[in-house]
Amino acid sequence: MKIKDLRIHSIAIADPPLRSSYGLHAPYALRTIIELESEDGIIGINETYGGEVPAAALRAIRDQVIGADAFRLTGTLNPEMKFKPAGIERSQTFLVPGENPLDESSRTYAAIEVACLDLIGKSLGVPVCDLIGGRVRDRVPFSAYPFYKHAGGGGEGDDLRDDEYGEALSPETLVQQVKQMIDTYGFGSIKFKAGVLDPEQEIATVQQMYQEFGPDVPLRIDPNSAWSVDTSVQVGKALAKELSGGGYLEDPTAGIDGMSAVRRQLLDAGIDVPLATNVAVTSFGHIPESVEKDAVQIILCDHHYWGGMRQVQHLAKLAETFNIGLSMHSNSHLGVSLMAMAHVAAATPHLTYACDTHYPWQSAKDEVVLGGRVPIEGGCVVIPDRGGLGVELDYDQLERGKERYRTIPYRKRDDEAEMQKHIDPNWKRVLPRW
Ligand SMILES: O=C([O-])C(=O)C[C@H](O)[C@@H](O)C(=O)[O-]
Ligand SMILES: [Mg+2]
Repeated sequence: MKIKDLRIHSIAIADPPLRSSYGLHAPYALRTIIELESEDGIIGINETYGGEVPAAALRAIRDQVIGADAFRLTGTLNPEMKFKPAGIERSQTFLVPGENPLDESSRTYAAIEVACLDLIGKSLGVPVCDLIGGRVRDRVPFSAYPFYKHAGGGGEGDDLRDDEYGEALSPETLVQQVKQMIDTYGFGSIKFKAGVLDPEQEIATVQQMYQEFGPDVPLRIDPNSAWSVDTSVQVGKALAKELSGGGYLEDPTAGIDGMSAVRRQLLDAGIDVPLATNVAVTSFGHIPESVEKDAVQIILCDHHYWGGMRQVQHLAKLAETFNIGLSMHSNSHLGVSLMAMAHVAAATPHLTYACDTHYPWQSAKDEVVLGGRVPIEGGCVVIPDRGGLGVELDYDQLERGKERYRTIPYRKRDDEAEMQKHIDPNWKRVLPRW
C-alpha cells in the first residue's frame, strides 16, 4: 500500500490553567494532526505532540514516507536512522514527556506508525487493536485526572472556554473537582497530580479522597519528582493505606537512584506501595538499571514517545518478564490520541491499570474528530466496530485549530514561563522542591 501524501497540521487547543511541578499550563496546548494518503485515496490519520519541533521532524522525513509501503514500516522507513522505532539507548530524564531530544526519532516514528495502522485498518475494515494482535478487552478503562488549577477554562481574548471545574487550590476544592469528573465520566480510579502545594496539604487531599470515594477506588499520586527521598518516604508512610489496593506512588522523586532509595526505605518500614514512573524510565535503555535497583514496580507506557503501538507491546512483555506492572501516561490531547491509546491498551493484556487521560480538560469546541468528542462512559472508551482507529477528521474543526495555531504566539510547551508570567515572576522549577 503505497503512501502518496503526508499532510502535517499544527493546531492549538484551549487548555485550562493546570498546575504541576513543571509550572502552569499555557492557555493553549499544541498538537499535530497528520494525514497519510494512500495511492488509492484512503486516508490514515493520527495525532501527536505539537509546536515547531515535532512538525519540523515530521517534515524532515516526508520524502522517506512518500512512496513507502504502509505495511513495511520497520524495514523501509529508517535508512538514515533519523526516523526509527525506539532503540535501546537511554534518553535523558527530568524533561516533560514528549520534549526529550533523544526520543525525537521514536516520537516521529510513532506518529507515522499509528497513521499507517489507521490507513491499513481503514482499507481492510479492521480496527487497529485487531491488526496489532487482537483485542483482549472491548472497553478500555481510563482514570480521573484531577489537577490543582487556577480559575479559567483556557483560551484567550475572544476565544475563552467555559471554566467547567473552577479554581481548585485546596484539598476540599480538589475533592469537589474529582466528584464532578466521576459524575460526568464514571471513572473508577483516580490519578492526582501533586507537587504543587506543601506535601502536608497533598497528603490531606489524598486522605479526603479516600474518605470520599472509599477503598474500592484506586488512588495514585504523582508530584512529578518534586520531593526529596526523605519527603517521598514520609509521604509513602503517611499514605500507605490510601495508596494500597491498586494505587501507586508515581515519580515521587527524580531518577532511578532516588526511586530505588525510596523503595528500599519504604520496604524497610514494612510498606509495599508500588512506585510508578513516566520520568525515571522513559526508554528501553533505562530498564536494566531500574530492574537491578528495584527502582520502579510500574512503568507508564505512552505510544507517543515509546516509539509506537508495537513498541508499547514489546515494553509490556518486558515488564511482565520482570514482574513490573504497566499503566499508561498522557499529555493534553484530543480524540484521535484518545482512540489510539484505547486501541493499544485493548491489545496489550499486561496493561491492567486504568490509563491516564487529560481528555476531560479539553473542550468540545476544539475537538477535530467528526461527530464531536469521543464518549467516555462508565470510565471507559469502547472500541468501535469500525476500521482503523474508528474516527475521521472534521475538516472545519481542523481548520479552526490551524487558524488558532497561526494566531497565537506559543510554539512550544513552557510551563515555567507561564508560571512566571501569571503567578510569580521569580518561579523556577527546582527539584526537589520539598
Ligand atoms: O504523569 C505525568 O507525569 C504527566 O502526565 C505529565 C504531564 O505533563 C502533566 O504533568 C501535565 O499535564 O502537566
Ligand atoms: Mg507522571
